[in-house]
Amino acid sequence: METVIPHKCTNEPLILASASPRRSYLLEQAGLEFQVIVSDADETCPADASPRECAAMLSEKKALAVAESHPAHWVLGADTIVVTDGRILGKPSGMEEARDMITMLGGRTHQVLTGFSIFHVDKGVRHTEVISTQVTFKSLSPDEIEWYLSTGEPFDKAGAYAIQGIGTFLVKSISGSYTNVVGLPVCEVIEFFMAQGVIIRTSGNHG
Ligand SMILES: Cc1cn([C@H]2C[C@H](O)[C@@H](COP(=O)(O)OP(=O)(O)OP(=O)(O)O)O2)c(=O)[nH]c1=O
Repeated sequence: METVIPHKCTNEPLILASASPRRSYLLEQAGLEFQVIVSDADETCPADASPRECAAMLSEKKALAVAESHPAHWVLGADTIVVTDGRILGKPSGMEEARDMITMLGGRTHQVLTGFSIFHVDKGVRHTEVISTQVTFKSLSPDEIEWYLSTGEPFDKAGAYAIQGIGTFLVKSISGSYTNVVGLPVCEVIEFFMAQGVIIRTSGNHG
């Protein structure tokens, strides 16, 4: 019989500082127990910041906003952006911007950057990484773009698409972490928490 080894939190409390249901789902899938406290950090970047700096800065802001009031907790914050031709595409403000974004991405390769920050104020831990994934879209006809917009899916997603949803039809290939595109590079997050002894692996049979 196959034995699955899930991850388990030790007694160290963990907070996900994110309103993203995708990030919660990814952490739950990894078997982690955590609390969600949504960060009210402002999500703007200085105009001269590079895409990498921007993803790092925003993830830090989100984690810090919660970590300062929860100094005895591990706090995880993240920020996902899409980058094409050096331009940062965040979440579209409405239909027109979503249309522009999808049109810009059609038939080309872009980068998805997710910055994640893990803070523990009492332990003096402050860790930030930015992970990059390359995504190539198929060519898109105006009808396909209008149809995808009409699904309503693009509106709370960076770059105006969801690889894990209906938007899967847009994606010809990816190079790099899939979960990074969905909003959290699970492999790197788990690796960091394992190294800190925040999570352990237990053996047993799990569905
Ligand atoms: C590219 C892409 C992004 N996304 C999502 C992940 C993020 O939730 C969102 C990018 O916005 P973010 O600002 O990173 O996150 P958020 O506003 O949803 O949540 P919070 O700031 O509270 O942490 O886009 C997908 O779900 N699928 C995709 O394929």
